Amino acid sequence: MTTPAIQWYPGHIAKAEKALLSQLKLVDVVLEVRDARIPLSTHHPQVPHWIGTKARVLVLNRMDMIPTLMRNRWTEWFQTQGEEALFTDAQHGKGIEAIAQAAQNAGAQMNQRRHDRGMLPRPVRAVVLGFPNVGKSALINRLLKRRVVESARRAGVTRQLRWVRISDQIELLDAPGVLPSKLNDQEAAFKLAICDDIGEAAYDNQRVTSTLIDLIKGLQATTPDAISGNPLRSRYELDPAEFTGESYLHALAEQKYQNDVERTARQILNDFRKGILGSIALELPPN
Ligand SMILES: Nc1nc2c(ncn2[C@@H]2O[C@H](COP(=O)(O)OP(=O)(O)OP(=O)(O)O)[C@@H](O)[C@H]2O)c(=O)[nH]1
Repeated sequence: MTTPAIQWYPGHIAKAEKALLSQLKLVDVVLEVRDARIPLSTHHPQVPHWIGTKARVLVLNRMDMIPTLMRNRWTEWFQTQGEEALFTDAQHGKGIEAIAQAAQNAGAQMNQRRHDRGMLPRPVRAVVLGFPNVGKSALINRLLKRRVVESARRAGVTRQLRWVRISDQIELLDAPGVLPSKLNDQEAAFKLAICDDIGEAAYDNQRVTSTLIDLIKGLQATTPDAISGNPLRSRYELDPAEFTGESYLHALAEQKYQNDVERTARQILNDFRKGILGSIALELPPN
């Protein structure tokens, strides 16, 4: 039997789920953050169940990392699913006002229900939720308009719980809810690893990078709108057309990185994650 390419540390998932459920108990509204490069892989199938009847605002963060055309395609696709996807760039503070407004609208509905039951209004309580490293802390900081939450390059950084006021009408838990891994989906796991949204997992950089190269090649062949030009050729002066992901990695290592395949794999992954390969929508809306 071959070992899976991506494995999580035992105990971590149960712990993450428990912490998440205790946070969800406290709130009226959930701001669910996904990575705009991989909106399906950063969806957890249990989220609707965990959220139950609470209001939800769907946020696709890192909008700066995909082409504008793809943003429009995702917006349309989510509409066909009866959902409104709000795009943000939490790093540069774009799209934030619409998120606060959506949370506030959810709060207005909650207070209408309270009013109908003869209760006094109160601020809506919200939490930001998502996979590691999708930009939850950056979004919280933008909503607060100041820097109270550590926003780190490293995946899986955790903090303690505190309520903070965004406005008279909204209170936010300053610690985001972190989604546990979805164990049975290796294809999504590869994409999460490529995007560094995977938290405390062990994975094989070379297989992950080979998958990234294959995905980029696939997009170039079928959906050029999802990608800017030929990013691998532009960056490394080696065209991937004649290679598989794996053989490209080896050929590039030989040409440029003293045959160090691991270093080559890390270099490509880092370049992708920093946006040096340009904007790339790794996932497309289903037909
Ligand atoms: N380009 C870009 N970078 C972003 C965006 N949002 C966050 N980042 C960067 O992504 C990295 C991770 O962001 P965080 O806000 O720490 O992510 P998180 O989801 O809180 O991460 P964990 O604490 O690991 O769960 C940081 O370096 C941010 O500056 C965005 O919209 N665009």
